[in-house]
Amino acid sequence: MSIYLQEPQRRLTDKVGVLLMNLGTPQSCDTADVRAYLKEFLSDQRVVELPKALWQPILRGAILPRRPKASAANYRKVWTEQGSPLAVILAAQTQAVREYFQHLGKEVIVDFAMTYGQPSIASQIEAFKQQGVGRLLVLPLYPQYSSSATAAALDKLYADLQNQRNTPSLRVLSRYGNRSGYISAMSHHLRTQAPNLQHYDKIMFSYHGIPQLHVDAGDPYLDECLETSQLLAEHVGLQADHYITAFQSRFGKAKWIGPSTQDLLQSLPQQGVRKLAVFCPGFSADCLETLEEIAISGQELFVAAGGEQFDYIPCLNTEVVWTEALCLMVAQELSGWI
Ligand SMILES: C=CC1=C(C)c2cc3[nH]c(cc4nc(cc5[nH]c(cc1n2)c(C)c5CCC(=O)O)C(CCC(=O)O)=C4C)c(C)c3C=C
Ligand SMILES: [Fe+2]
Ligand SMILES: [Fe+2]
Repeated sequence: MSIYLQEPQRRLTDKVGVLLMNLGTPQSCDTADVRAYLKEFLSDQRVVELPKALWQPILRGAILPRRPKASAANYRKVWTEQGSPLAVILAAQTQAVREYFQHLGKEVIVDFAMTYGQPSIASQIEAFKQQGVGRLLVLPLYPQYSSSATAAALDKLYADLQNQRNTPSLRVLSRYGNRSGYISAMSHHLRTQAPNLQHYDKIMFSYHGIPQLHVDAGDPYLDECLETSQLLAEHVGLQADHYITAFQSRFGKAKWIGPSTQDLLQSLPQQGVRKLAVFCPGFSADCLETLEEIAISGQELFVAAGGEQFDYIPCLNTEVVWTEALCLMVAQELSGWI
């Protein structure tokens, strides 16, 4: 019997694999599937940093009986015929990178995985190994590094490899929020989506929030978000008082980093901000958090508070400026391998 996973004897070659990753999403917008997803996601100590003995009774007793129903109703508002936006967009981004290497005539195997749910990292690593991939580049598609999203994805990867006897060479890109290709792609996208940014009273850059405790314990996420905002603002010619960085999706009772997107959407109209554009530079793909929380509920909050014009600018998704920048970034990370 082996301590490590039993596997056939396989030769891993110089063949290169690229694994794009994102958070994961429910299998369907039925409450039971949303519950299974939330249970896996919220049980990860990278996400909720509490001792299991303290957190599991709260999760099982207070959160899982109620939140899945409400979340499922929100998912239904954004679900597409092909499935959850996050999964559909990640699959399309993967296809764009695949085609780029095909056109270059390079043999690079490109696929995607989710930290939570399907397709799992473990199943994709196994698929790469079956094809003889001995050199693997992994990119969690979070522009800014955080323990709760980036390290959570990498934990899953490392845990899977720790279980194996025959492991590929590994490269990881753990952040790209200040790379010029990413900033230029966003800037081009903003100019196309909102040609006259000066028309708005403010431009809001809204990022997913995290607990303040994470930052106090050394998480670089907040700084990296502020840097992305500053670089993007400079690139599109926004003055410091014309844009605002905010943090959304607050969860639970602990203090989260701010200012809070939801609070601002309710207070800005009273401060004379009637025309607002919102963009989310921390999300590589539109998902529940952008399509429902910002574009639908966020707009409702802003208008109810007296706002007149609310323009949600979609994420980069499969915009050619972004997929090209992504391909170049991947190619750069594969330097010496291809
Ligand atoms: C419990 C605390 C949470 C932390 C910390 C957190 C960090 C974090 N999340 C993302 C990206 C995404 N989160 C998404 C959904 C989502 N996030 C939380 C909670 C925390 N996230 C919950 C409970 C949910 C589920 C939806 C809900 O019930 O409200 C998503 C969207 C998934 C989808 O299916 O569309 C993304 C993407 C980052 C980048 C991050 C840390 C920086
Ligand atoms: Fe989240
Ligand atoms: Fe949310």
